[in-house]
Amino acid sequence: MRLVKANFLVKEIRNKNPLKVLVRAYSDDEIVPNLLRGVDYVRHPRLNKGLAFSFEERQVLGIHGLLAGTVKTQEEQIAICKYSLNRYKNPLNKHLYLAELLDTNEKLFYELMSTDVEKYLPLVYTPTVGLVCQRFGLVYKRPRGLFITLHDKGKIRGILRNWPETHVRAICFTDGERILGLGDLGAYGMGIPIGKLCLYTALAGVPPAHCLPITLDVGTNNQMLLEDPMYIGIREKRATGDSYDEFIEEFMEACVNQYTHSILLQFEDFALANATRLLDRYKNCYCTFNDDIQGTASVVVAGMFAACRITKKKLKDNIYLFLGAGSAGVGIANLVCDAMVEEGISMEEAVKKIYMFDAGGLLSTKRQGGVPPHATKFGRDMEPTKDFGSLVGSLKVTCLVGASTVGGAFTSAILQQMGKNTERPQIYALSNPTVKAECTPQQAYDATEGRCIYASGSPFPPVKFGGKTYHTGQGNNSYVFPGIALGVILCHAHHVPDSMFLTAAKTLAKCVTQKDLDLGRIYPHLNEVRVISSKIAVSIINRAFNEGLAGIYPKPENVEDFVQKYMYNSKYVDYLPDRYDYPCGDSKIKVKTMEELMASLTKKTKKGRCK
Ligand SMILES: NC(=O)c1ccc[n+]([C@@H]2O[C@H](COP(=O)([O-])OP(=O)(O)OC[C@H]3O[C@@H](n4cnc5c(N)ncnc54)[C@H](O)[C@@H]3O)[C@@H](O)[C@H]2O)c1
Ligand SMILES: O=C(O)C[C@H](O)C(=O)O
Ligand SMILES: [Mg+2]
Repeated sequence: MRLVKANFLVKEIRNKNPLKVLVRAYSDDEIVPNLLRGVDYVRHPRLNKGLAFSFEERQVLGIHGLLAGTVKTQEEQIAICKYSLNRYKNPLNKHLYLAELLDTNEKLFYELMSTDVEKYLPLVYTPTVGLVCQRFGLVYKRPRGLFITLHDKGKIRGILRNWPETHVRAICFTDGERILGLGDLGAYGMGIPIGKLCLYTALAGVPPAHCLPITLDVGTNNQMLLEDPMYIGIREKRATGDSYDEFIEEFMEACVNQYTHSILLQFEDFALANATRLLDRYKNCYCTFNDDIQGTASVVVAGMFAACRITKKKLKDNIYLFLGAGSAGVGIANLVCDAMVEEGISMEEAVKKIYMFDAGGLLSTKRQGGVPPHATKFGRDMEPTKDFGSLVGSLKVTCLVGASTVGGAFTSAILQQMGKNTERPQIYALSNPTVKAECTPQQAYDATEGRCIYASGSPFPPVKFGGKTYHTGQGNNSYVFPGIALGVILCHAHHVPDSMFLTAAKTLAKCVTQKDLDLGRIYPHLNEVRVISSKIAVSIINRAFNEGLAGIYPKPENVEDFVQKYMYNSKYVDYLPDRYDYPCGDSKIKVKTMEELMASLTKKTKKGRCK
């Protein structure tokens, strides 16, 4: 086609508002604002394709000349991104590159992630996200979520309205008080809900427009931040008591009232006292869950199920000792008990197989100050002790779980004792980020003559032992929360009961192959996680229907299809669709290609119908 003629026709098309046609074509995803100019397609990260806009698209959208004269495929762009990323050595710089990419070209970012989840996940999530949070004042550039401060009390609904997306289906929110194992980072905690929701899309295909990260800025007790000139939060001590509770209550209500459809509310990285209390308060009246309590429990129990295939034992055949009896520790312990009860023992017997240890020592009913209320069930009628190491031997522990935030707490003496207690000791070093892990996989393998079954919260490089290389897995809630969220969102579940987390654990455990186990991991390869998430979502939807918790009716005939159809596709959309109706005068032209459209227009113009 000659350009002069094309230009004339393109002008003709534009006069007839082709953008409306294009927007309609794209708005199947329900994510495009209604009024767009051509340049918005370049500026809006959701629409931008960079040099991948075809020449025809450039003509029709009126962006010809705004881009260099080459058209690249998405694959070619990905190769450039990989090359650029490799040039950075520091993970924080790699993260900044990826954040920039997400801010300019959303599809390219997610497509890049999908090419190697194992490689890119640690850069947008744990452990790099810990570093990002610690430096958030420095890296903060543009809004990628909402900040709602204590001073916004009474106006929270109005702030939610300011979020530009109208189809929000899930909110992940933190008050920044327990960011990973790094403590109170106040408003700097924003990196966490952003990272978690990024995983909703990358690992489970929830469209980005459906995700809203929120930081509830209620102050911070971190003196360093209060004095940090770069700090971006309110410079006040944390709100507590009624003031805090009323704020949370207003927030929860505002979220449900703002959206006509159901909304999933994911609590993330709240400190212990608020985490358990708020979950108890809201879990039966909102569609909500706490990822650190319930998501973590699900992933760890999944690992324990998979480990049973190695040990040839059942969960009930183990003795469990926890270092850390906080949100994660007690959440896991509770779900392990539920799983043991399903194996046929009573809850009382199940609880007796679990020993917990926190900063105050063994959870003993006889210790000073007693057992914290959220863990009463696990208080033992034993003499108090602060000697964790000797308990490992005296209790003949077979499964050691670390969720303590204490890096290196599993010393080689403790690990060696685990090796003496049983042939295949299980060791979970769950604390994040990397420096907080209770032990590294190499330490665990070395101390147990390579016999241990190991998982960590943060990723570690492969372990070398006895001439072999092992790839230990990541016992991180990221294996489950995206899939659970996908299922909950899709079936509009009223609640997210604990039973759903056990369901997800079983589904995840089934995805572990013999090859995974032989490689030393009790979780599937991370690059499989998108498929796993869809399986988890299917199991969650089935469970929701079985328990009468689904908010849609009737149940989709084919749940797998139902899930697949919703999942986000990071391949570029062709803005000139295969066939569309182009309004022309009082009739419509049905065309398949740009050429056809132009030919039809010329014909109609000649007949004088298209002025
Ligand atoms: N791998 C995962 O998916 C995952 C999920 C959730 C939490 N985590 C990690 O687990 C850690 C704990 O998280 P949480 O939400 O349970 O925190 P939390 O604050 O609720 O609990 C921490 C627990 O550790 C105990 N503790 C602290 N210092 C101790 C010490 N010196 N000796 C013994 N116990 C000690 C505390 O008393 C408390 O019981 C964090 O590092 C977090 O990043 C990992
Ligand atoms: O964020 C993670 O990597 C897991 C977990 O939610 C945590 O708080 O450590
Ligand atoms: Mg967390």
